[in-house]
Amino acid sequence: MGLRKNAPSDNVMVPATADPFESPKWAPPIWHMPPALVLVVNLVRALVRLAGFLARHPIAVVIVGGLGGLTYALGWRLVAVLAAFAAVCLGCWAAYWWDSFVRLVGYPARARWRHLFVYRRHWQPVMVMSGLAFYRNAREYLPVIKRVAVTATTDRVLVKMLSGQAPGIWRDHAENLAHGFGAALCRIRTASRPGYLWLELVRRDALAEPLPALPVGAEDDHAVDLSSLPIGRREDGSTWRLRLLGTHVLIAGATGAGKGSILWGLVRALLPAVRAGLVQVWGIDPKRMELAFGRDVFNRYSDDASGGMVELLEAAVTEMQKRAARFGGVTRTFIATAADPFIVVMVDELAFLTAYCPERDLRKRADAALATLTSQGRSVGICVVGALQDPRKDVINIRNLFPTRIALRLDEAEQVDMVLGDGARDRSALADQISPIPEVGAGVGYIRLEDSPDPVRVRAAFVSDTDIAAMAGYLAEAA
Ligand SMILES: Nc1ncnc2c1ncn2[C@@H]1O[C@H](COP(=O)(O)OP(=O)(O)OP(=O)(O)O)[C@@H](O)[C@H]1O
Repeated sequence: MGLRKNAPSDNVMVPATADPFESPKWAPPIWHMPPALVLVVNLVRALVRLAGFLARHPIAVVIVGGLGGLTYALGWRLVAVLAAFAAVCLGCWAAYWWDSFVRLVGYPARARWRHLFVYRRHWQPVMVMSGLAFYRNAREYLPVIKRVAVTATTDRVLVKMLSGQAPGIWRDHAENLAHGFGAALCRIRTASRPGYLWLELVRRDALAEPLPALPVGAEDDHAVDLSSLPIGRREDGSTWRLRLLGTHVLIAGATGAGKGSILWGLVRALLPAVRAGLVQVWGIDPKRMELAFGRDVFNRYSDDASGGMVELLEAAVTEMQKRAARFGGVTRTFIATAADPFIVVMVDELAFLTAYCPERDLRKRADAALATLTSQGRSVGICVVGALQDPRKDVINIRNLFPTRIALRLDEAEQVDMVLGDGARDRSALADQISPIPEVGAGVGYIRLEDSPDPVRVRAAFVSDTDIAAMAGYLAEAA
């Protein structure tokens, strides 16, 4: 067939089968190109691709070009000496400033490597098999990898979705993506720009091993920062810090989930300030098991079910009202002093006071005191930290008065959203799937940070009985 025999839109009949009853098939005409023209077109294409590649990788081009130019100008021996010198410099950097070396050289190099040899290499088949690619008119449309960043345990891949896609459809295929890219887990995180998302691919669980208790006062004795108390580790390897100033904390977890390690972790982080008289910790332990062991650490303590615990809560309310009367109209920002220390009211099992306590009158008083403290205590330096086994509404109805909530291992999937807020479980807060084996799952949980709707996985450091005894000794030294 000649080159101009058909117009591009013309279809020609294709004799497909020998069946005389089958309807004729129509297909575009086949154009036979002169081989020279095919060669020229392919050559131009290759040159355009090469120019694009060079423009996209300026650093590699400068390094390879520079080395080539130097070898040509100075001879290979001198260039080998220069390369060896550069290698020694990098070695010294790694030996003396390992953290900055890893951050500035190790992670970027690893990110580049994984971008090329894991994500770009497997991208097309994984997208197609997980149903995230799109076909139209025999053309394949794929989402685009924009950036890859790595940490010690996690890869983050910034993706430009296909037009019209939303993160929800990616969440439905998160398991396919994890298997496709050889990760233990894949989470979908929202990006700051519409049309983009982050894939968070966890290669290795940074929280698989229990963490020993953090050292007391490691961060300068006199500078306990009440808005950032170190109590464990986040999944990305950074320190998990919890704010107490200006908030109240609810810790929900089934029995044996490790609520105690968060309560004691907070006391431990506060210890230097307690010793300096700037913070007081009041303990309430209805079960007489958790806080009772280290009762000497608390400035005030009660486990008296016949009214003592409620009286302690009411004492906190009275203190709160006195402070409100003094501070009102004078200051809006609380600063802890020896005269007005920051008070942390720690309750091991909130539901005992609000639901399980057999005496109705005590239950009502406890409910009222907790509601008053959680709704008005923040601005006058009173903070309630409460642990809870069962977060259902009928057990505790003041859940929403706790701005900071932590979900440790929970019994049922529905409880996750009750603790962390609507949609948390859909955003990968799988607190109901945390292992009940203490070495693997105790102290592991999910939190929501102030700056992101996506829950973060964390593990509290384990404060052992010996650590608690040492904490009591630390305070006794000062007395
Ligand atoms: N952060 C942790 N890391 C490792 N193991 C832990 C951690 N916290 C607790 N454990 C282990 O898990 C066990 C149960 O912990 P803990 O008693 O604190 O749970 P809990 O949530 O307070 O349970 P309960 O509601 O029954 O009092 C502990 O005996 C300890 O061995």
